[in-house]
Amino acid sequence: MTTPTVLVHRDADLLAQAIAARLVTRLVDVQTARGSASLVLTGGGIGIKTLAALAASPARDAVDWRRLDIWWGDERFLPSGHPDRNETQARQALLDEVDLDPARVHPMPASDGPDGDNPEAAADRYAAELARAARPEDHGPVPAFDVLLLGMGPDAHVASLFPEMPALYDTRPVVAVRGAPKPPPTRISLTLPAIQAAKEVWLIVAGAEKAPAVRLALSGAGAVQVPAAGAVGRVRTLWLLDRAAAREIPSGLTRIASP
Ligand SMILES: O=C1O[C@H](COP(=O)(O)O)[C@@H](O)[C@H](O)[C@H]1O
Repeated sequence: MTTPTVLVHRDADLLAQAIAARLVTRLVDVQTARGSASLVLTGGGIGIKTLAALAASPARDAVDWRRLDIWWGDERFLPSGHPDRNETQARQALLDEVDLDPARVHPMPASDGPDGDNPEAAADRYAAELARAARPEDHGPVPAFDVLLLGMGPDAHVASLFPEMPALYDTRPVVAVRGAPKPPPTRISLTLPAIQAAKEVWLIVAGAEKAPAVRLALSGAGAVQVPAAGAVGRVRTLWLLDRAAAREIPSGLTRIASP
């Protein structure tokens, strides 16, 4: 388990730009060292804002997009192209703008996909895709993702892991979630063990309504009550916050990156 590092930027716009810059640097470093890199995307407000900031950044061309594997941490189980799908939003914000290798883009299945309206089968299908991509050195059923991005809801949910729900006890890498408190009710999500396989987990959070959940997650709460508390990377766990989201955490824990 890695100890989280907390960095605070002035507001959501600056936060998104700072995360985009950090992503460029990290992905270029990994590609230089190893040839290719992997990135797990999140949905949600700051997640999509970050992708838009990356699309608008002149530095984005430093990344070799064709040597990047793109995965998702969760998906709203809706038909392909639905505007509420995290995939649709990510494509509009960034993915349609850069020269990706389509074989390296791994969206979670849609409700009109090969398994039809069966989220359990769709989750199993995604788990199988992850297992095929895992290398022996990953020591598990999912790749050791280089960077895994996670937004967080005001209830401290990450991906589609909502407090007290059965998915939090599941040891499979991918699960179907039914009855989510945030619409749509049916979703697919990586579980905590899959998230914890990532080398770096970056929690990206903006907005005052999330401040209490940020405080709880950084105060030793349990992952069943506060799922974000269980989101830790193997090598690094970064909390990247705007000032509003950071306002309830003890000052000794944070570093002010942009005052
Ligand atoms: O529904 C979801 O919500 C969370 C958080 O979203 P936000 O808009 O409150 O930032 C997001 O991380 C997740 O991917 C998404 O499916």
